[in-house]
Amino acid sequence: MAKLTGDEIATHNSKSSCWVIVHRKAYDVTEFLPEHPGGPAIILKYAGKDATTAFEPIHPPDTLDKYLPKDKHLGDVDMSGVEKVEEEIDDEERARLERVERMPGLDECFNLLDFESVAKRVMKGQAWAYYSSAADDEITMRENRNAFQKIWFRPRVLVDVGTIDTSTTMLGSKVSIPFYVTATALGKLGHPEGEVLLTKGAKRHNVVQMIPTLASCSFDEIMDAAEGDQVQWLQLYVNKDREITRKIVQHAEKRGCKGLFITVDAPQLGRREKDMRSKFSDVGSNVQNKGGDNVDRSQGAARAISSFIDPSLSWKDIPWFLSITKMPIILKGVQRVEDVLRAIDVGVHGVVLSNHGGRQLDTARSGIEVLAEVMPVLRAQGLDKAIEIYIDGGVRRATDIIKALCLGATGVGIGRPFLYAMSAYGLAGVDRAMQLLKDEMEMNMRLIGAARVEDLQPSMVDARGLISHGHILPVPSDMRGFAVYDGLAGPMEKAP
Ligand SMILES: Cc1cc2c(cc1C)[n+](S(=O)(=O)[O-])c1c(=O)[nH]c(=O)nc-1n2C[C@H](O)[C@H](O)[C@H](O)COP(=O)(O)O
Repeated sequence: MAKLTGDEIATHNSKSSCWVIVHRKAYDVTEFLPEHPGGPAIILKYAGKDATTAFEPIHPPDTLDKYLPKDKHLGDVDMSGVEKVEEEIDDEERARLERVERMPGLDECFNLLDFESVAKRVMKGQAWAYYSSAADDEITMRENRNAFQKIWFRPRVLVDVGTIDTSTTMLGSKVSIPFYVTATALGKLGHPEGEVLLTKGAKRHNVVQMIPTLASCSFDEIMDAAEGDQVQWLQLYVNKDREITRKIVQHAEKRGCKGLFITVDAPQLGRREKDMRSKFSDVGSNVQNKGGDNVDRSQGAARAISSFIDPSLSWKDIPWFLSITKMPIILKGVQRVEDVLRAIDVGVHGVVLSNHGGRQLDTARSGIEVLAEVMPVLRAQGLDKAIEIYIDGGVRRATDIIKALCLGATGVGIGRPFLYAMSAYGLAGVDRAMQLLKDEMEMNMRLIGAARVEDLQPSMVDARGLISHGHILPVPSDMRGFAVYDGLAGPMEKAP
């Protein structure tokens, strides 16, 4: 079959007939326009042209194979006469690299928060907004950090800590340190290579990577980037179409995933206003305009790209999941002891005590606080070894990891810091971030008087502050509420 020419494709450049090129093949997306989660305008911007560089940061490569009917796949394109639109995205990437040049060198980063500070200055606005944002007034995101500072150590002395072993076992896999890279969506927003950089960093440090459903890279790309017996888990948003979910789960098991983490705290994605604001000011994305299509855009793009998630998911579905896979099943986003007990009853293998990094229900409690509630109840019922308990949210120091393990967690998930390290310095950033945590872990275990992970005990921490200090919060200075309630305030100037 003769290849299509650029001139032929260029004539299909409107709502009534819209062809685009992706990876040197042409596609008729005319009928798909009103269904596109990001709105029709972003596609129409590339109607009749090569959309590859705009397509790649947001979509796994197999998206068109999965979601566009085969008769809309028009075949190969002779790229010689095709209009190039690459510069625009490249300009953005070039601008990011120029900003990185002006930042301190990687060896100036001494802790995970340093990466956040650099990332904020180098990432494009839409990426920073998506990664850094949390729900509503972002109180829970701040509490995730504050909570660790309410827990104090009770170190042991005169313990032989000549050799420190930070290794442990998670879901039957031996890992070098009790943290994993948790699932965070849209990795290519921060760095053009996306989640495969996290895969490579995790390999270097024998750390587990949890692969997100909403990754920019395809699932197979991320699995292919793993080496040897590298351990990866799958994070799952359950689709309203259970057949799609079954295929995803069984494919992941066949590819060698060692755990299925079902996200249970996001029947709908939260309202992240920084993301909403930046996402919709973006040139060409008309998601806020009422362009006659049918996807709910009033709550921002994060929610729009996740319209497939099934809000009716409930405890009665768990037996089905246990029947379709042999992978250990963990519920990610559990937030009270009653649900941990129920998880044990239904036969899952673990829970992640998590509030989704504060991105879901604002003023939900931190994972570490819920852990302090859960473990004494499980111990009292002889259930503290019945399942594996993880936490995530606000982990930025090895002392946070140690506090969680002292209270009874098997391990912790870390999200934003590795996104920021990747977005600022690529694979080298991820590598350094993990090494810094490992160094901190070794030192702090030595100082608390624990040579191995199993030596970490509840008696080594005083967690009463989690209860006695409650949720008193320093009111953040950037809270817009100040001006709104102050009758004397002048008209609200436009947000910067
Ligand atoms: C920062 C971030 C977190 C996301 C995340 C995307 C970003 C940018 N996304 S989201 O778009 O839908 O919200 C996911 C996701 O795909 N699936 C999920 O289970 N958790 C998601 N999470 C939550 C994540 O797995 C951890 O619970 C959270 O990041 C832990 O908090 P820290 O970032 O403070 O470590």
